[in-house]
Amino acid sequence: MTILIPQPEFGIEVEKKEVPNTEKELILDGGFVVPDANAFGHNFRDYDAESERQAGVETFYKNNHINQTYDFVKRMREEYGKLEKVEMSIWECCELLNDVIDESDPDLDEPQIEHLLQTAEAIRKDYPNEDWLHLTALIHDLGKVLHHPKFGTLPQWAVVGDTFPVGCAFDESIVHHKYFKENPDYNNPSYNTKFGVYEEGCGLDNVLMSWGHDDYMYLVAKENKSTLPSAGLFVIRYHSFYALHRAGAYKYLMNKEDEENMKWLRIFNKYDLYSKSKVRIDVEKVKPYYLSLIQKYFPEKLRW
Ligand SMILES: O[C@H]1[C@H](O)[C@@H](O)[C@H](O)[C@@H](O)[C@H]1O
Ligand SMILES: [Fe+2]
Ligand SMILES: [Fe+2]
Repeated sequence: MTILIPQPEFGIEVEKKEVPNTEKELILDGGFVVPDANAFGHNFRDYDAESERQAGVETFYKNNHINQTYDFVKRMREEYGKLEKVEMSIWECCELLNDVIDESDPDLDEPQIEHLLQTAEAIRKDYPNEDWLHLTALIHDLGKVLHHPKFGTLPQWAVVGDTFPVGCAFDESIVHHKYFKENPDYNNPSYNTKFGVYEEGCGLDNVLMSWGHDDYMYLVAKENKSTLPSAGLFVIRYHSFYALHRAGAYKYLMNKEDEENMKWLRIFNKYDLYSKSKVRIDVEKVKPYYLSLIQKYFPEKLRW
């Protein structure tokens, strides 16, 4: 059963619009008003703006781009795909994330649980009937637990930040692209052409993405038999793939199903990015609602 509770106000202005129905819900603007600056007074995702976070974020991407190779990703997927590190519920994982601050993010320096709830609550206001999307928002970044000591404290460059395909050329639109020059795959002729090891239209499911919280959380959800719809799993898996959903790079790797799912990813992404703020959510107030969704789409305990 889904429990409905009133939503607290939390600072995001919402114009009064009709509840989206099946046709209208794919309209990108569900009523959410995009703020014109982030919490530090800069544009969102401005990786060059002089800010207290700039240098740290750039160092992060340097490490990320040098180390994310095809072989590295394969090894990590195999190792972490076994899901034998921890057993816990979705909510327990949300709480673990309280300790994690994301070094790759120029727009946020709050604990992750704030970001999860800010995203989910913002999307719930505009898409009240898509409960699967509320839950998708709540869990989309849970894979960041890979950075927690319980998971061996994987370095941030192997956990957070934008993702991109490995096994083919790194697109210029990827943030701080210049650091790929030091990645061994950059000069490997098997991996540095437009298609690399892939074929046109092969579908993203057949593409190896740089290793991090997205693909990991997708594996956790899938292997634990979540009943989230395929669009929800897609959003989780590719939400950091900005080169694709922002810049339109790598489109030629997509198939029909990917294109369908992309519509939801574009909607989701706006809330993921622009709900980041200093306004806190009252966790205890919204917890019963999210617990009821977790119960609907996930088993009690999951293997991680
Ligand atoms: O810095 C952020 C952060 O790590 C997010 O979780 C990720 O989804 C974004 O792609 C990235 O830019
Ligand atoms: Fe993320
Ligand atoms: Fe996020």
